[in-house]
Amino acid sequence: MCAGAPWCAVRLVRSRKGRAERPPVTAADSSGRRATSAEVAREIATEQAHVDLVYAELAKAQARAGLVEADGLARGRTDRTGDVRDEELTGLFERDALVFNAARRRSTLDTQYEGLVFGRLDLDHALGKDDAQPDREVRYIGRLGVRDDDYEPLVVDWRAPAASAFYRATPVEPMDVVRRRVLRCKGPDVVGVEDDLMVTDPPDDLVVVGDGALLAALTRSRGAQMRDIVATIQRHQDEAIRAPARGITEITGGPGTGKTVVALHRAAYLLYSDRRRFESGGILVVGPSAAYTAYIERVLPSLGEESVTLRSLGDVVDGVTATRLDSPELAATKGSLRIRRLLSRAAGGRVPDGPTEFRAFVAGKAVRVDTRTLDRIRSQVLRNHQRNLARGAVEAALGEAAWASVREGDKAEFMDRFDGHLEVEAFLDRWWPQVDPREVLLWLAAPELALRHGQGAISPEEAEAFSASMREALAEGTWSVADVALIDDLAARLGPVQDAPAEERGFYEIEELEDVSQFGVAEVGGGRAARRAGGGVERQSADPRERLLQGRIGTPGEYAHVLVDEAQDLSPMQWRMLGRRGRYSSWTVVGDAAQASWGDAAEAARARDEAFGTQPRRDFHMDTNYRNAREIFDYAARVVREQVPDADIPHAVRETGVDPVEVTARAADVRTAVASAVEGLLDEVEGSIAVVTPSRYAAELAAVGEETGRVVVVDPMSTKGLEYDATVIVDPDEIVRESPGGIRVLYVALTRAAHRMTLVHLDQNGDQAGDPPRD
Ligand SMILES: Nc1ncnc2c1ncn2[C@@H]1O[C@H](COP(=O)(O)OP(=O)(O)OP(=O)(O)O)[C@@H](O)[C@H]1O
Repeated sequence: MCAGAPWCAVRLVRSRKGRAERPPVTAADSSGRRATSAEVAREIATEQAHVDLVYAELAKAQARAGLVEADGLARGRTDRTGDVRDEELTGLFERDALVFNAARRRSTLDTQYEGLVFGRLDLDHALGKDDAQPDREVRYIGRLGVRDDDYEPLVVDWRAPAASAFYRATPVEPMDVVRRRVLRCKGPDVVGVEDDLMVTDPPDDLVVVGDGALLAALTRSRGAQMRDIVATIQRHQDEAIRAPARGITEITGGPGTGKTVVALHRAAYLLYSDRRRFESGGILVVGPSAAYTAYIERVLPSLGEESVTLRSLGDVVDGVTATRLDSPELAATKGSLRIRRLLSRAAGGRVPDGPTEFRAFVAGKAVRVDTRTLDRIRSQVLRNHQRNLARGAVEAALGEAAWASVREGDKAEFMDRFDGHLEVEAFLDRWWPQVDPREVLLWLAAPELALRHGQGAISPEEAEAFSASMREALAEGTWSVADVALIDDLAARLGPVQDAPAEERGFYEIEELEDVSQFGVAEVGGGRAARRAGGGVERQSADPRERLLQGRIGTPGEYAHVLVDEAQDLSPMQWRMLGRRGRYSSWTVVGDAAQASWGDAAEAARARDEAFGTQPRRDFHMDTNYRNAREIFDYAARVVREQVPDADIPHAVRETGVDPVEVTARAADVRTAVASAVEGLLDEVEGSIAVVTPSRYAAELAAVGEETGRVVVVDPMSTKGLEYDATVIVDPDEIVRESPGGIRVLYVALTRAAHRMTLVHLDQNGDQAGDPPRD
């Protein structure tokens, strides 16, 4: 528990620059007494009456909304950050009434989130003005704006300028706020209120209740999914959320400082502030893993926003989904810019098993174009064209070479016959087929090809590992996450696969096309098969190769805003992949260098800078850890500081009085030791528990706690961005040893628990199970 509410408030209210600010005054320290239970009940009843009114209005708004839904979402645009004009409010409210339809669909979420109306401001516009009469106003804040029949606001959207005082007011700068109140609701029912005072001498009629909403939110148990923080956004977080859309907004800070959740609220804010631009242009949110996207996927819907595209790094390219991870060494090879040379050579190389010379009879003359000439044509054409778009250029160049091999009779007549000649077309289909980028990667399953194309770019050992990984893909029918950026790079080199125009195909051509898979163009057939199958939904093939090539690689969509979380882990190739989607975007980029698992930070930084271009940048630094109990975070900070002295260490605000527990066991007894740690934690916390284990124990521990439905067994890298009520960290030394990220990866694992952490050290040689706790 926080060691005393007033103390807690002092530490929680910090300015962005860490300047001490006078904290809000809570019930206990304003009047020296807590509100009586009768007073609390009265306050709750007052708020309930208002919330009832809002829900009644919403029922009416919904009925109206159905009539004008089609054009409503386009309304409600405002870029302004000052006071909002009435007509702007009207636009916003109309939009909100429509959007409430979506909110209704999510009514089941109400039990998990603070309700629709979550805040109230008691303002006095005469505050600080000498001798002025009080000029009081009550303003309610909610997830959506709602007004009554007289166009009077019943609730202001949390993103509207009129709501900003809810997040920004402090006792030093009260912004006319006397009392800020957070309403705790379950669905439409108000179940509690928590107040902060911005003045030391509030009016007598103002009751002050509770110990502060933030602390209550932080102490709650963690579920399987992230919650929004709309009721308790702190001032320094609000500044990052409402920062202008333009340019690059970087949000940095140590573990648990709210970077992710702030970035997601920023996405919702951007949609609100310029809906036309961001809804039509699109916002892309990219996170490290599928587990991460599943963890955060409800935050934006709970804020009333459904239109954001959420992707994990293995899912950025349309047509490919990857969750498999390569070994860290192989991922490093695939992620480095060095790999581009290999890709470039493969994309520009011969089609394996394609013809190596051209022979035909054209206009009664024997034509022969040899291998060297064909190679020269290929490289010349590829200097100016993408391969899949170069069929015309290559046909013209081949015609010239064919004429050069003949030089007899009339050139114009020869060229005329050459153009569209069946033998020429048949040759081109095999020598210059449409090439799917995935097919090019699979060519590299041949070790000699990977070695040849990789020469001077990667080492022979790297080339062999690369080639082996393609054979693994072919055996399993799955891509790795690192492969996705390579597919995207190849797609940019090759250009989109072109469909042969159906009406021009004759009998022979159809035969040729049925057979093209052997020439590396399975995508053409696959794409068609997929469309025939009914548009969009793919049947999973039993054949691994077909699974790898299923679907169609789309041209990268361009977004108006790209939001990247855990940015410190992106490889240079992944930055390039995102750069293709954000050429004209503004960006929000979230990261913490001390949690990086990517080795070459300088190379990644260069690729990132290239993706951003020359846009202006602004930086927001978060320095308060809201996730970990102080005891847990102190342990983690001690560990990381030993090897990363300049790690960005935030300040944890919540105490539990319970230190992390350390036990040592024989490696042979790992299962018993971990099961016993889990059993203890199941009693201590209400929510989720993660067993974080290095890969060597993963199989043995896989089923620990399975029957409870509250325990997950995960590898350290997969915990990125996630959090649990409690964690069991298995063999921390091995976690450091097995990952090139070393101590930084252990630091990630050590900062996932909100309330409890147990470390199970393993002794490979010892014969004593259950040694006494260390320390
Ligand atoms: N103002 C706030 N009110 C309530 N909870 C908050 C607030 N800010 C952050 N939190 C909570 O703190 C926890 C950590 O937040 P988040 O995951 O966004 O941090 P992070 O900086 O991205 O962490 P990491 O880098 O370790 O992944 C979450 O449970 C989040 O809801």
